[in-house]
Order: sequence, then C-alpha cells, then structure tokens
Amino acid sequence: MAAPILVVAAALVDDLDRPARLLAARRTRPEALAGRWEFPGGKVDPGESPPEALHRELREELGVAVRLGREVVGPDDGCWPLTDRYRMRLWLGRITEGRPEPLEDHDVLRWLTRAELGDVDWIEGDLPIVAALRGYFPDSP
Ligand SMILES: Nc1nc2c([nH]c(=O)n2[C@H]2C[C@H](O)[C@@H](COP(=O)(O)OP(=O)(O)OP(=O)(O)O)O2)c(=O)[nH]1
Repeated sequence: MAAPILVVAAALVDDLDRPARLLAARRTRPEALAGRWEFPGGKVDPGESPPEALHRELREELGVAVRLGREVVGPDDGCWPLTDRYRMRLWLGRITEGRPEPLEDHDVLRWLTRAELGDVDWIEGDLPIVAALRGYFPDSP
C-alpha cells in the first residue's frame, strides 16, 4: 500500500496558553465531506516543510497569518490517522493578522467553546483529536 499522504492542520484558538475558543470550519467539497466540520489546513506540497504548508493553507483558506504553538501530538508517530490514505499533524495556532473568512473549501466558520465542541458534525477522523483538545481548555468540566 502507498505511504499515507501527510495533511497538516491548525487548532486555531483565541489564546495559546489558556484557550477559551477553537475555530472549526465547515467543508464544501468533496461531496462526501461537504457539510462536515474540520480543522483548517491541507496537504503538504513537495518541497514544503509541514509548518510552511500550514501557513500557506491558512493564508489561502482563511486569509490569516498565525503564530503556531505546540503540536498536538497524535498516536501514530506523532500523526493522527484519518483514513487509509491520509494522516495528519496538527498544531495549536493563534491568529496574528487578519479576520478569518471562509475564502475557499469552507462555507461557515465557528468559534466553539469547550462546551460547544460536540455541537458540530466533525469529520470522523477528527473526533479523537477533538477529544484530546478538550484537555487543553482550562477550568472546565
Ligand atoms: N484539512 C483537513 N483535512 C482533513 C481533516 N480531517 C480529515 O479527515 N481531512 C481529510 C480531508 C481530505 O481528504 C484530506 C485533506 O485534504 P484537503 O482537501 O484539506 O487538502 P488540500 O486543501 O491540499 O486539497 P486539494 O487542494 O488537494 O484539493 O484530509 C481536517 O481536520 N482538516
């Protein structure tokens, strides 16, 4: 089987140390994923480092510049398995320039509190990541 393709994404939060809100984005394509929610990001292009790819994707998709924080390390060599084809690395991030807009690939963005994390229909593979991120929100049940 071919090696899985690396996707990079950001858990954009309002505060890297004490997050109260996380940005979720609703996909418009492909049809199988349209309407499902995800972390903004995308595939790493040849010659790009994962953080370079992530900065590019966030600029293209949301029109923002970000400061990346710590990596949310997954169970599979640091990656989060998504499907047979894709695995993902994910970093916390805080917007430093711009106001996020659904410029491409998404039609709605939502800032979710910890209590609201389960209110959107996340892509299946993202559910373990969402569960892990709950632990990053301080002082909440
Ligand atoms: N960006 C992102 N992709 C995810 C997440 N969860 C998940 O299963 N995926 C899947 C959906 C896609 O099949 C794949 C990433 O592809 P993508 O469509 O975001 O990548 P891209 O922007 O480079 O796409 P393209 O230009 O090549 O069409 O990973 C997630 O949280 N964020």
